[in-house]
Amino acid sequence: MTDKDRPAVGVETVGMTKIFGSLTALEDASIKVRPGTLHALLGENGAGKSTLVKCMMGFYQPTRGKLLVDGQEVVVRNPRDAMAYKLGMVYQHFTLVPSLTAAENLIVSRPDCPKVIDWKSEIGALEAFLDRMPFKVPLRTPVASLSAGEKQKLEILKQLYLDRRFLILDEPTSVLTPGEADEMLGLLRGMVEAGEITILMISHKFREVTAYADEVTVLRRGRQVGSGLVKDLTRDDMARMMIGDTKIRERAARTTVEKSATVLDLTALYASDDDGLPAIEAIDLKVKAGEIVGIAGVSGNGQSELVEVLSGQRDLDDGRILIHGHPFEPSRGAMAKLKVFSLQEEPLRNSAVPRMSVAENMALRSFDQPPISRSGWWLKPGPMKAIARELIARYRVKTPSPETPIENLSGGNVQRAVLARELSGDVDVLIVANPCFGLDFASVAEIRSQIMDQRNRGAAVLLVSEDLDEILELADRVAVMSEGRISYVAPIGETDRQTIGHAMAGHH
Ligand SMILES: Nc1ncnc2c1ncn2[C@@H]1O[C@H](COP(=O)(O)OP(=O)(O)OP(=O)(O)O)[C@@H](O)[C@H]1O
Repeated sequence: MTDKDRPAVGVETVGMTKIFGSLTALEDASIKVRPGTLHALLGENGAGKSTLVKCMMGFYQPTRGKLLVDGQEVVVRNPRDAMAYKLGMVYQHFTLVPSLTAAENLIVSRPDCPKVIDWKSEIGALEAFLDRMPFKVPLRTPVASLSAGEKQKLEILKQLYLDRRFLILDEPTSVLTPGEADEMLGLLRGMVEAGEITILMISHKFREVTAYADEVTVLRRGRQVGSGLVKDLTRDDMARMMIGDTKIRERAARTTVEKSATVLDLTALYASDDDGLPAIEAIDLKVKAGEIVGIAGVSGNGQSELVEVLSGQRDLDDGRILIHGHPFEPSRGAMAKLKVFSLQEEPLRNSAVPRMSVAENMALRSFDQPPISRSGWWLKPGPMKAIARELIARYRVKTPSPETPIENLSGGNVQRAVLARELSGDVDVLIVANPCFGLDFASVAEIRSQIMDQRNRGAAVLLVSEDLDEILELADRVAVMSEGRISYVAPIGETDRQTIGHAMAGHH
């Protein structure tokens, strides 16, 4: 095969710069992603990774700089232009239509999709296409019934079906189990080596970068601080490039908490999902003061519904929640009174008001209390901003100012801003779901330490996490959820990864 037969596309930026108002999100980035390579893009939260790839894809117009595709300078005004150059992007969130089957999703995604579809010939062509692909997904199943891993594969297949030959993957393994992640990256690596595609992968996982990427570019505060062959760099080299001289917080040690009382007591909880089907059934669980109970499980086994019930965002069909022995009906007032704090997944959607400022979002729990409230709902901007400034500094939230709309922050910084709000109070009960999703390694260390600090101070913590390592690091006890029920509970010292994995797969 000559290079001409290899359809992988190469992309280069020269002096790419993007300025938002007073903030330079990306400054003079010149990166070269050679055709037929897997290139990793590393950087702390807010370093400018999304800004760079959005400039490549035509979502943003760069303030300065050039884009070259296969060595030719091009102007990409919008994502449609990017597609014409065979550039495609797979996002962290799914973009598929849940009620359509995988086949229907693929066919309707085609820009030349006819108004009247000849399904028979289309499906035939699709099957022929899938035969050439390394991964398979069931074609006739509605996307809503596919697992997270299958959906992720389908997102990538969609790009390949649309003949994109330069794929940008934004943290492609964040919803996958370690086994699925290795399988997917291995298969993609095979296509890269065959010269069929080029991949630019945003990742926070050094292990994946070292195992699968050829080259790496590191951004810090909008600047390109290093590039090179992965084989010439150690993890420490990459970590140092990412964070410069920032100190990483030491892992918080678990202190022994004196024999303590039950704080959160759940008895026979039942709740339904959005379609009225049973989502959680007969959940019994107690969490003591100074204890972290980790809820492990494959996503979609009732964990999010449980968190919603405990945060007052989903009705309980039956059961009883007690806090310090008192019945608890989650509402704003009851949560404030009993010092219950919660952090849900996708904080921009579930725990923040996107168009409101960072300061207003940080005040959301306390806007009706002094010193922020004067009388009634009238907010005092002075104290609100002062509190926000303090939290921004303490939690290292990267934002141009407290007045910036929170939706303009990078994903990891939204997460930090909401965590700052929820962790800064006097906490008795803390309910957190996947708190480190999408965070860079320094922030992961920071957030985990803060959760451990709350436990050491005597909070009862319910930690829902799809990351088993997180549970093994933080939890005192683990409970596995499978099909809406708690199928297994054990003190962390009396169990292991395999046993928990077995229970997650429903074998208990
Ligand atoms: N539309 C926008 N308006 C104003 N500022 C923005 C906008 N988009 C991004 N920024 C700012 O640009 C900087 C870089 O953000 P970017 O999203 O590129 O970071 P990132 O490296 O992708 O981070 P993460 O790992 O958290 O996703 C951040 O300070 C962010 O607040």
